[in-house]
Amino acid sequence: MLLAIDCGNTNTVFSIWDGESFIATWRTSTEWQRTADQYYVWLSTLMGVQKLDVTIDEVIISSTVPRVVFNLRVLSDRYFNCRPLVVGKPDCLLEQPPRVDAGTAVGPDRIVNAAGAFDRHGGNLIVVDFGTATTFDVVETDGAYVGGVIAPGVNLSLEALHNAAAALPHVDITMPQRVVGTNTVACMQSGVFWGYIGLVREICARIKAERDTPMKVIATGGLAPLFQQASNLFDVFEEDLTMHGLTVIHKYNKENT
Ligand SMILES: Nc1ncnc2c1ncn2[C@@H]1O[C@H](COP(=O)(O)OP(=O)(O)O)[C@@H](O)[C@H]1O
Ligand SMILES: CC(C)(COP(=O)(O)O)[C@@H](O)C(=O)NCCC(=O)O
Ligand SMILES: [K+]
Repeated sequence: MLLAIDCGNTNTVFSIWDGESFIATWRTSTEWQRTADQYYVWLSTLMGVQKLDVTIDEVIISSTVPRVVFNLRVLSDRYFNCRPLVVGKPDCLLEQPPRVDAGTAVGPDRIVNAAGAFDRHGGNLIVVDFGTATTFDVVETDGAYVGGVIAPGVNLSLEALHNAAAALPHVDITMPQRVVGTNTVACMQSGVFWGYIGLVREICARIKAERDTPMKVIATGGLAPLFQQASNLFDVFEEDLTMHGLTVIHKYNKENT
């Protein structure tokens, strides 16, 4: 079975794909110091808890943090006896390589999102991923990633306020009932929440105008539904989009190598 690993700057998600569906998904914080042995103890414990008796013999990795890849490679080699496919490395084939400026190392998560979204929806897409950063990935008619937008993530924006201003507390994002806050926390939540609604709407509108063609907007990342409830920003929300993209790229490599 395939183990798909999506490593973001905040969290790393592991999913087991049986060829038809994901039979398990687990999340851990991203720490580059974590060793292969630590990953394996954690994974095998969770597999035991879920009474999953499966053999993993293939691994695919997307990582926005280059340093974690070494230990994930050791994990694959030592415990699953296989060489992992690592998105963005030359030996990982892509059906449509990104069309961007020479020398640009596109985030592997964005390449994977583009592949996953194209497989489900065809071309002319904007994929919005609410991660550590909020990324907008433009997917062409042929499925290629052709550029996009990188904005500070929702939690990063709140953390930046807290870190930079002595009197501003740590705050979690929620949808404020009113725009005008009458206490510090409500003011901060309003700034980030409604500011973000404006950010997403404006960027999507400008991308559509620049490309002069109708585009479907696909959202992923745990915070997307929070914004969708306030304003109809997206056509579709797909929590498993990045994982789906990993299975699409894995399948393409199996069929073409
Ligand atoms: N459902 C959710 N509700 C609230 N916060 C969330 C949810 N999902 C993710 N987050 C937060 O959003 C941020 C980005 O998380 P994540 O999507 O895992 O980022 P990355 O892929 O960059 O590691 C983190 O601070 C995380 O705690
Ligand atoms: C923009 C990102 C930091 C987003 O990462 P994430 O929020 O998923 O952790 C990542 O895709 C990245 O490091 N990109 C490299 C630059 C680029 O994509 O152009
Ligand atoms: K992400």
